Amino acid sequence: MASALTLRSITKHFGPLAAVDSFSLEVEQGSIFALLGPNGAGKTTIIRILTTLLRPDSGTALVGGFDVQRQGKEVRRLIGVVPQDNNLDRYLTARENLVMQARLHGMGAAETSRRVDELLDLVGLAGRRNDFPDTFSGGMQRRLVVARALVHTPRVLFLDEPTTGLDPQSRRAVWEYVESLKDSMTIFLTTHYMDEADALCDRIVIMDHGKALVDGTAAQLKDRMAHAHCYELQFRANTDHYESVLAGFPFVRSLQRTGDLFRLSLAGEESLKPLMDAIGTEDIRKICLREPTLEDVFIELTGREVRE
Ligand SMILES: Nc1ncnc2c1ncn2[C@@H]1O[C@H](COP(=O)(O)OP(=O)(O)OP(=O)(O)O)[C@@H](O)[C@H]1O
Repeated sequence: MASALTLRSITKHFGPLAAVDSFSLEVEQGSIFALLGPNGAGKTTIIRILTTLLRPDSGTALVGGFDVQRQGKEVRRLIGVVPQDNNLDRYLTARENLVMQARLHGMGAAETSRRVDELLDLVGLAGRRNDFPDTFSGGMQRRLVVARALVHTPRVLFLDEPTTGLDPQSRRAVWEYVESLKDSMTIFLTTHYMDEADALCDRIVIMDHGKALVDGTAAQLKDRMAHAHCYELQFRANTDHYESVLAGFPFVRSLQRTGDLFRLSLAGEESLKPLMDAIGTEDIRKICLREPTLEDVFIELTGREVRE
């Protein structure tokens, strides 16, 4: 299948820092692709290069076959961008925000009117069309930004952390909407939510320090961890004490704590006995094996939690 996006050996420095370091990628048309990585990995820099906001130092980037450096105008016609921040015009109503975007893309009055009303309906904001964005919840503002990115019917949609800061219900609404777009366009997203990438994406690349570390479907990435020994562990008491004990073991490869529940992976099966010997059984409420998650893959590869 044809590529919607191509990056060939893209490098971008900020001073001595290589934010993107000889990065190559092909994204197929009509797929949902996720770029994951810890803070500062280089994800936004790649989006800014692909959306013609930033010139790379070297390498080639193509969108729909057009070169982002030499054919910026053609590229901008093909893309819709949902940036990290809700950069809506607060002095324009919801509808006017979309109409403004249509004008910028040179759409005629009749087409604009039809498309804008259709989109407001689709993102569930038709009833609020004449209200100002400042009166909207975070989720509603986000949906309006997504609608604005779609006004000119782009072929590639860039979503930079589309659901950060949203409550679970609004996140679901954005997911459903993104999924419904899948057949008509290519979607390129960055996210800090592993469940989001797992649920939505056909393909995932995890990057750090400007380089790709791994590339595949969610299932393929999780298969990499098939050898890993992942456990859930919960204590009845002294949880803080056990956290420092667990963190001190060289064979505990990753450790995450949510409330009083720990998720950890061990270097091997043989590590379980010394672990149990050291922590005893007195305070243990539960210990069980669990399936590896994308989060485990992420921590294994980057050595870091998704948000630090
Ligand atoms: N305009 C800039 N000037 C200097 N350094 C920059 C600039 N933009 C990005 N950087 C640096 O480049 C690196 C990559 O930044 P980038 O924003 O691409 O990371 P990211 O993966 O999108 O992170 P996050 O998840 O926090 O958004 C970081 O170290 C960042 O501080």
